[in-house]
Amino acid sequence: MLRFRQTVRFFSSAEFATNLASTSTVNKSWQVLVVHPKVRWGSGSASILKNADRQLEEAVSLVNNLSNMIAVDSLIMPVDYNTKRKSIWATGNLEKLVEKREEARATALMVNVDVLSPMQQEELFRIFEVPIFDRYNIVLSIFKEYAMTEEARLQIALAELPYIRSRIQSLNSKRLSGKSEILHVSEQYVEYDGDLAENLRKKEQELRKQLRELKDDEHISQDSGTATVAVVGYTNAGKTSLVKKLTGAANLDPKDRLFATLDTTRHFAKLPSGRRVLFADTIGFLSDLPIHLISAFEATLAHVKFADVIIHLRDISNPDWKAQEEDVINTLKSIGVEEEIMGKRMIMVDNKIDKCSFVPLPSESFHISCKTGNGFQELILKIDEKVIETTKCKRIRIKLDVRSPIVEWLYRNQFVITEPIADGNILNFDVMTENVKIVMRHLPRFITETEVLQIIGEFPPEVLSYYFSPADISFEPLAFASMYIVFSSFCDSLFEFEKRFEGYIFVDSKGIDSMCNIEVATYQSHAKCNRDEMKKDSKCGKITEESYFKKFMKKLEETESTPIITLEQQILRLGRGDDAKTQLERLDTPLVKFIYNEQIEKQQAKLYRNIQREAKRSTRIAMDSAGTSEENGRRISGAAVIRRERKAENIGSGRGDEKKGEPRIRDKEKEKEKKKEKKLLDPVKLEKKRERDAIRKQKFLEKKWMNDHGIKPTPPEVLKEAREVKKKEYPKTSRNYRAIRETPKNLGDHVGEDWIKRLTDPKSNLRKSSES
Ligand SMILES: Nc1nc2c(ncn2[C@@H]2O[C@H](COP(=O)(O)OP(=O)(O)OP(=O)(O)O)[C@@H](O)[C@H]2O)c(=O)[nH]1
Ligand SMILES: [Mg+2]
Repeated sequence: MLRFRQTVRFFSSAEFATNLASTSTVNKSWQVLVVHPKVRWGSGSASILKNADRQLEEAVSLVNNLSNMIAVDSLIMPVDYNTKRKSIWATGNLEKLVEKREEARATALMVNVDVLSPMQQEELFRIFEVPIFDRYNIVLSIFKEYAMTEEARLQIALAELPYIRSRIQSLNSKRLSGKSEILHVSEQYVEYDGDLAENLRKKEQELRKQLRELKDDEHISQDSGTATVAVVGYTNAGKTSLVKKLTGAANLDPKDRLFATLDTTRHFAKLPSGRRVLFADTIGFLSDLPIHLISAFEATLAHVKFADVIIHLRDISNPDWKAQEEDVINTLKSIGVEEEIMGKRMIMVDNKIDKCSFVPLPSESFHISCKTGNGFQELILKIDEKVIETTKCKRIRIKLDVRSPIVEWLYRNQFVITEPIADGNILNFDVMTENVKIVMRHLPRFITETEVLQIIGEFPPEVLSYYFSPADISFEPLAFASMYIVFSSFCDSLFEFEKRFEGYIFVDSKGIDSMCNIEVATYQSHAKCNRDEMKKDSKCGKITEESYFKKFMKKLEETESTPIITLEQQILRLGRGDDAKTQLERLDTPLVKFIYNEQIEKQQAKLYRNIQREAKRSTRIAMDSAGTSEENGRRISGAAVIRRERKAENIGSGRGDEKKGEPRIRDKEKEKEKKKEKKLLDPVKLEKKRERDAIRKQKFLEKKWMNDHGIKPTPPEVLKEAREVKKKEYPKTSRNYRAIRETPKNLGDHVGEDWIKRLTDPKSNLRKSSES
């Protein structure tokens, strides 16, 4: 015990650094001791469905998956309550583990927990003197080693970012600076000089953008009408084997390895109904992994989220299959697949029944073996049935004219399931389809829905819904209205409808005519709900319940005794040729005035809050900058520093320093601020400010108007010249200046009564200057 304690406590910093130099995880081979910390009791203990031996086995196969790692030994080491402790185990168990490591000559340790904290990594490194790995490190390394496509590589880079982000603080700490290998953070991030957090944010943005671009390309090549079936499950359950067996894809290569598939691949297959579907083979799930590691595979998992059918494959030969099922369901939930969707679209399939020593009980799930092919017939029929159920597709026979554009569309979207039988100019097709949306294009721009409906008359019974889209006039001269009609199938009435209105000339109320053409809509998806039943705006017709309105009504009732404007006054006003301002004023209703005043009050309160916040901030900054001072190793408070500075400047921080009658600088500042606040709160000043803004706006609009009408403003040179001429005519002598500015030719014309008032006012400047 004593020997061990010494090892732990006196591991010198020099030795520490030497060991670190050899911890680089890149291009090195490791002999790994795998330890599974089995939580014995408490809330952190493992699910009863999970067996510690098999969890250890899984960890060993994860390690052995990597080309530069080999598990030299493995053991289960119990721990109480949870694995959150700094050194995970207590001293006794740690001592046993150190001995085991030395015995096995292991050069690395893998602790079978989801992710170790930087503090745990540092502490365990100090104790074991070898690099410490967790599940996250191992799985990420597997991803990096086996990713084949660009998409997978981008997703892996994205998955790594949250891990680095959670270690920024530790990387910046003095204790760990230069020892980044302990944290398994690559050099490029450690050596980064600037703001690492900002850099990571930009990197994430960049990666997401690249992924989006890749996804867009993929969408272009995707067939819009094809149903997809995604195969999900725990890693190594046999997903790739199942897809290979169902589709016969030669390029799929099932391997007895965890995370053999990292890139989603999709493969076509024809179901017994004739419908062609895409089977997507996906990345496997694993227990005890940080969720960001899997959720970064967003693009891959999108195939699962939007699949029409999900096959959940379980390896029934694995004794832990129940726990694995739980992990898969939890992961699906965390990536956004709702329980309801799982209930409707999921088929449970148990694989590897050939390996089972027991006969699986009959249940809702399908029992298959990808090796022997057992149970495939039933499974295929079930998939077919489920696809038809979720996509609401039907097999129908339709007749089409050879020249109809729909023929090409049906082929392009792979709706045709049998070759057509020709009957003269008519082709008989068997198609798999759901509802068909057609569009009546090129309707005249001013035509209304009622007018179109009047012309069409009664819809055939196969029409499920319709939607009118009025013309967007901004597209002139190509502004056309259109009408979308959803038929339940490619029925005779659809073709009759097409025959009747293809080339029909519609005329709107303004006499504009346009020839309509009928097409199958490019996007076949349509609103599942009836537009009339759609949720109305909750605010509609509720003005009387609004608190604003109630407040206003109350105020209005209070002032009702004094009518705001009588009818006679109104008539009088109307008769008078008022100027624009008065006319505008007349537009004010009591409600408008009320709202206007409320707004002014709100603005003033906001301004007041801003000023207060600003004042507080500036004092805090001053205090902070002063607060860093130290004197003889003793910290001095910010306030103390300010007091001292004042004293030094002889401003007078204490009462004794103040000069009599002279206010302190702080008081002056306060007064200044108060004045500023008052100014901003003064409604008269606010009004003036608004006027100034209005004048500025007016000038701007005038300028814009001149620009729009091609009128050029007077060039600055001409203005300058005019100013020069004026200067010459009226040189700026004191006499002239006064004469121009203050002596009107006709007294009343220029300044009116004001002038007389100012002349007679004893305080007036004018009088003073004339006296002088
Ligand atoms: N005995 C037996 N082995 C099977 C069966 N299905 C698949 N396997 C084997 O199980 C191993 C894993 O198969 P994969 O199809 O690669 O499994 P996966 O789910 O795609 O695995 P990951 O892509 O790694 O998640 C392979 O060695 C297969 O040969 C089966 O029904 N019986
Ligand atoms: Mg696979």
